[in-house]
Amino acid sequence: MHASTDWRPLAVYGRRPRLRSSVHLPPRQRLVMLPGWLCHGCRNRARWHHLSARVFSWSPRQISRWDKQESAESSRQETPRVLITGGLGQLGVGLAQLLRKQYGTDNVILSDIKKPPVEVFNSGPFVYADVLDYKNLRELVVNNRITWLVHYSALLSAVGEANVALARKINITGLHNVLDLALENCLRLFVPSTIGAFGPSSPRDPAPDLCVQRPRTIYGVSKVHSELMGEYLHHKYGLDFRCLRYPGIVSANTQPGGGTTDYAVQIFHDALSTGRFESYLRADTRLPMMHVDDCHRATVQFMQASDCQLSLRTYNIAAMSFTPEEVAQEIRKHLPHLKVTYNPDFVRQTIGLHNVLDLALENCLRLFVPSTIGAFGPSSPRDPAPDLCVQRPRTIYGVSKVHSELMGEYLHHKYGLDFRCLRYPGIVSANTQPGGGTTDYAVQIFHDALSTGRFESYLRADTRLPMMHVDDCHRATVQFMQASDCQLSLRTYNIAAMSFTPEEVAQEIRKHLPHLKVTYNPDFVRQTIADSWPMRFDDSNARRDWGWKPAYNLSELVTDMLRSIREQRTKAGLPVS
Ligand SMILES: NC(=O)C1=CN([C@@H]2O[C@H](COP(=O)(O)OP(=O)(O)OC[C@H]3O[C@@H](n4cnc5c(N)ncnc54)[C@H](O)[C@@H]3O)[C@@H](O)[C@H]2O)C=CC1
Ligand SMILES: CC(=O)[C@H](N)C(=O)O
Repeated sequence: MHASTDWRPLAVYGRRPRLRSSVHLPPRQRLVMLPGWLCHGCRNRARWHHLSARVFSWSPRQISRWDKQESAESSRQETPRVLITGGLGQLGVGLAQLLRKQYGTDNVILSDIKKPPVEVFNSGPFVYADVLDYKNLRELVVNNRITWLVHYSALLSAVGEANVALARKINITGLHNVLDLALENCLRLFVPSTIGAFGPSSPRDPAPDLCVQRPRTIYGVSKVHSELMGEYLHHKYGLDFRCLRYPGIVSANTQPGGGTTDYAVQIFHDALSTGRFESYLRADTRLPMMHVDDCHRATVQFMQASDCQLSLRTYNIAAMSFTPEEVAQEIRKHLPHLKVTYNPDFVRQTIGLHNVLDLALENCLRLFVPSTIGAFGPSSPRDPAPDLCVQRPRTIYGVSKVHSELMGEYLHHKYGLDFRCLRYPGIVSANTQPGGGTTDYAVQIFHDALSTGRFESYLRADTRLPMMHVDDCHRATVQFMQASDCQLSLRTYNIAAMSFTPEEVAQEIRKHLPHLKVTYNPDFVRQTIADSWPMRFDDSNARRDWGWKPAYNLSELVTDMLRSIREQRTKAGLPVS
């Protein structure tokens, strides 16, 4: 983790935690905390944005947020008012305790859809809140003047695999609700992510903050979506989104909620009750783990950090990594008679491993979903962008396309869905008008060159982007759909043909129309998007696997575009420059 919040785990595998309870932070951390909450200077950029009431539904009710009055008011407010969703699971109650010790019992509200145990009910405010009920959530936030939202509700990995439809609802629809709420009400929003947000193509030892993330569980797919949506809304609207990727959490006081790492809690209970434990993971399955106190401490410390301390919005946090056999050995130092047997459960054992490739493919619908160069972002390699790399796009278009890729691949691996996806470059076509994208200039320039002889580019002269003739795009799609399953080593491929800048395409057009005049008047939004996209695609996998090869290069594309548009104009009786 390259966190600048100075995170250090206290509980280390094989050693006793130095602090049993992490409630009392060292003085230096307490000092960091207060300015963190007060530091609104870093959020100034957000004042420029006008946010809709329901961002994802684009409600017509436009409200201006992050205005001066709101900012000034929140900066006077020293004590956060916290709402925790899904608070009755393994983690919520302990986090509430820690926050209540720091900010006062009444300032931390636990919520869930379950009935709270009596001791939880008596220990501080508890309310019913279903994250699928947006109106009720909004009422809670407004009526209680909430300023921090900790979004814990989720179906965990093993339970999610057993009920994919419900996991999609709770983990994705529920997330969209809290994102909307956080935007509307200028909340600091914490959404935990997980080691489950990585997949078999991610580096495993260690997994860095930024890398390929193609998880193979609905839980992981929904968590990558949370990371990307939160980061997107942070960059676009200044949402104060914070996310930590938790390892498996080990706690004595609360039961885990159906995850893959739950064995690391159960083993202690079984060791002390029966002296026997049957592990559903293999003896050598090494996973990152953390003591629950460290998890709470990290969360609070991260929530208290000031904006300017954060170089990322999603951080890994780590403490230790162990296997079932290693933790059993450690327990045997105290309980020498512990007997452990191994009976790996296919679902839990395959999560994060390659074995799902062995699943039989069913012969259902062959589904094609195009993706785009927009599925990459500023942290992706740009020249060239490979098929598998970091993908943290800065547009909702890109975030939704990454989500399509991940959902399709997940359903392919889980149920054998014949999902196929190509990442198209900017498509250049003479016959149809583009629909409002960032690469549209590369079509418009031909129309303007032949009508007025002048073109004003909304991208800088040197903005290099991958592009393709529409015929190549159609041919690639058909060829890919016809490829047999055994030709495909991936389900999502880049396809490339050429890469050019506005100036280069203008030069090529001038070989036919020497008087073309091009001016450059970069549009901030589209230029920023283009600058975050790859300059070139690496499509070597598509070429190797199913024989992809483009027919058009830049000079052939220009010749064909000018010929087609000239013909169209002549047919329509329009002048040709
Ligand atoms: N416990 C762990 O090892 C790890 C947990 N996390 C994340 O931390 C968060 C909290 O984890 P846990 O407490 O372990 O989860 P848990 O599964 O124990 O608790 C989740 C809670 O969400 C509630 N819930 C379910 N549907 C709901 C709905 N429609 N509305 C409101 N609440 C609903 C459940 O009643 C449950 O109390 C989750 O987002 C999880 O993904 C991440 C990594 C590790
Ligand atoms: C690591 C997690 O996110 C959770 N404990 C699970 O195993 O699903």
